[in-house]
Amino acid sequence: MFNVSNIFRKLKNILPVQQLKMVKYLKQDEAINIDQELFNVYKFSVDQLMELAGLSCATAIQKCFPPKSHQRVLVLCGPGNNGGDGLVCARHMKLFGYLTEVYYPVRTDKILYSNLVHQCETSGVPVSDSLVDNISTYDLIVDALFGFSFKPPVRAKFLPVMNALKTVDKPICSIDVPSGWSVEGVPDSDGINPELLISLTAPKECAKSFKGKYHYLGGRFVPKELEEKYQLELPAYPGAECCVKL
Ligand SMILES: NC(=O)C1=CN([C@@H]2O[C@H](COP(=O)(O)OP(=O)(O)OC[C@H]3O[C@@H](n4cnc5c(N)ncnc54)[C@H](O)[C@@H]3O)[C@@H](O)[C@H]2O)[C@@H](O)CC1
Ligand SMILES: [K+]
Repeated sequence: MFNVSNIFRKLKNILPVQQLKMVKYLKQDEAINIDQELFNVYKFSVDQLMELAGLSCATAIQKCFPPKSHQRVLVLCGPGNNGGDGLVCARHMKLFGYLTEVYYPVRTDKILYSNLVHQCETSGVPVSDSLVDNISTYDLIVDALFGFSFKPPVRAKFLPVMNALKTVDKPICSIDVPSGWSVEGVPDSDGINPELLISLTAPKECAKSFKGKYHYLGGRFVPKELEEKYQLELPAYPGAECCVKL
């Protein structure tokens, strides 16, 4: 019987995997279910996955926008785990040599988050709940506002930063989902336009509309059994790399 997955599996045996980038794009509920399985079935902790996700984002950014002297980076962190990835990414970017600052306007009481903020601040990454400068004064913006749990429209609290993102003339690197885009479907015509998108675990459906220069996959923590259950068809990560260009 005609079955795309079977054909793909057979081709994988003939061609180098790098030539077959037919990765699956996830709907919102699939992304949420995979997330839950990683925690409940595979017993990963949020801290573990967030550290790997944030490191893979910092690594992809380093590949696309290598640090230059005095290069200022602003990491915009939202209220959920996408924002947590941003806090981790900011700390690794500082270690990679960027002058990194964090905007984190809505904080949670969870110890995981207060530790991530503490780690940033004690690593020389200032964390502020207000926008200290016009975001155009930074050289690079990392968008970690909303990920796969975002439900449009954007709430009032985040409208000023979203409007600033829409008009900024510096490159935007979006973590997992370009913030403000619906996770499934086509983005609004006035949505943000990141130059780099780092999809985590697997790209979400909205990534089909991504027109920026670089699309990377990060979050190299998916067990083979889980990959096969959801037919993710992930590309091979080269060697020990934590991200791969799509
Ligand atoms: N298994 C995975 O796939 C992993 C996912 N991680 C990250 O976790 C993210 C998902 O995290 P969460 O489920 O916490 O959700 P998000 O971080 O996507 O967003 C949820 C937060 O945004 C708020 N929010 C939702 N819609 C809003 C709107 N319209 N206006 C304003 N605020 C809104 C919610 O109240 C909630 O506080 C992923 O996108 C990814 O970045 C990683 O941390 C680790 C592993
Ligand atoms: K984002």
